[in-house]
Amino acid sequence: MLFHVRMDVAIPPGLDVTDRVAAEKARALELQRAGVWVHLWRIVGRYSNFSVFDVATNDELHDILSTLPLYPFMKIEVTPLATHPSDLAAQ
Ligand SMILES: O=C(O)CC1=CCC(=O)O1
Repeated sequence: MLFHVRMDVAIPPGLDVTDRVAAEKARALELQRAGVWVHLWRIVGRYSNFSVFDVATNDELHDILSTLPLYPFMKIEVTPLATHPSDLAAQ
């Protein structure tokens, strides 16, 4: 199941999150290498990203997102994706 996910990060001013950001990157790379986090794009001009996740269940996605190191500082919006009948790949 594919999910479009928008993550907006807001770090409280003055908080040192250097280690957390490094841990977030390590986890993101791990999930990308596992084929779970299939797209990761920066939203221009924002501390935000658009991502696509490929997971088996809603619960799996929730577990992944809620254990990200930056999760306490994120606003997350999830959109489930379905196949579009005019998608070339679906012909
Ligand atoms: O910078 C972000 O958008 C938050 C984030 C997700 C994966 C990562 O390495 O940083």
